[in-house]
Amino acid sequence: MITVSHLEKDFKKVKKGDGLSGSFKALFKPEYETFEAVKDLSFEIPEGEIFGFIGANGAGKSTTIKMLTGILTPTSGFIEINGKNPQKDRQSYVKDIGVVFGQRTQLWWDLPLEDTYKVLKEIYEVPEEDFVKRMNFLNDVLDLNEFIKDPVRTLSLGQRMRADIAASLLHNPKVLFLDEPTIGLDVDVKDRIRNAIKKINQEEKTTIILTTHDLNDIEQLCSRIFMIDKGKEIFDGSAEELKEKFGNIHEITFKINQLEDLEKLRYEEDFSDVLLEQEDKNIKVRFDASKNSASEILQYTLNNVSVSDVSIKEADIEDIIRRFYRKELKDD
Ligand SMILES: Nc1ncnc2c1ncn2[C@@H]1O[C@H](COP(=O)(O)OP(=O)(O)OP(=O)(O)O)[C@@H](O)[C@H]1O
Repeated sequence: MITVSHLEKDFKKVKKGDGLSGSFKALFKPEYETFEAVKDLSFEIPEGEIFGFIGANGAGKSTTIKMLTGILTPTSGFIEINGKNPQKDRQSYVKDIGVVFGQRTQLWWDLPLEDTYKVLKEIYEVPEEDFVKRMNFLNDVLDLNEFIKDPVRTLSLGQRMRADIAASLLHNPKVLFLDEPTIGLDVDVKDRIRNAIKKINQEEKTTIILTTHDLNDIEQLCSRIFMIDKGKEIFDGSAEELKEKFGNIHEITFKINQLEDLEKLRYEEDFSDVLLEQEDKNIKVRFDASKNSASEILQYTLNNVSVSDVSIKEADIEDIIRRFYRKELKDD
């Protein structure tokens, strides 16, 4: 069980002055201001949950994760993970958690992968018998045998991610922090990693805190989504609830015959909350179906322009978050 209560992190930042003289002043006689990166975050994560921790760039995700993993000390607030405090109980706490940062590796570049695991076994003091059992399980879930004898530097990005996840789980931690586990991978490889994450969560009841910008990760993996913006909670619930709260976004794509017709489409005059995107002759119309009727939008478009093709799609979380990231939705 993870309990976070009124967590805050302030950073001191150098105040930037205007123009060149301001920059010089900031360089030689800096004045500081306080920047609140994380503001009053509270949540509880029960054992075995896959907790999707999401937000736009700069929202405060990494800062929060760094506090939860014990790397950063909070300015104020309370964190308890399985009865331990990440900062005060640091030495014993690291044995309870596994951490994977998608962009960095904890593996030794020049060593064959299996040697890295042997080194980690010693670091985490995993008994031989447990190590053998664990490697069998991880091999099974992540198919490590394909490349376990190869030096890490020769692994593909997807293989390296599987290898990194295995490394973080070698000591059988109760909690796994996964930061962008599918970033930069092909669709097939992403699916493979997602299936492995699901299996680890189901078979071992490992609690997983997942940060991702990948909306398929969110939809396929997370039983709960916690979304922050500017350091503050803006949503806590399921993917379905997120859709409910932030609108039922639909999308209709029209292929128009003549580009000049575009100016005849003035959705804002008859409808509310309609967004138009144009790429050549393809016009994408996104709207909140709770405020507008799809058939009326369709009718309006067909009445005004000549169309050669139409496709209708119910929007997914991607559209919702995209809208949110563009600040088109307001927190209520
Ligand atoms: N050491 C630091 N000193 C000053 N400001 C910082 C520091 N670390 C982070 N920040 C600021 O705190 C805010 C939150 O940053 P953070 O890295 O937590 O965001 P994030 O949600 O993880 O973003 P991303 O998705 O881009 O990784 C940003 O405005 C960042 O500039």
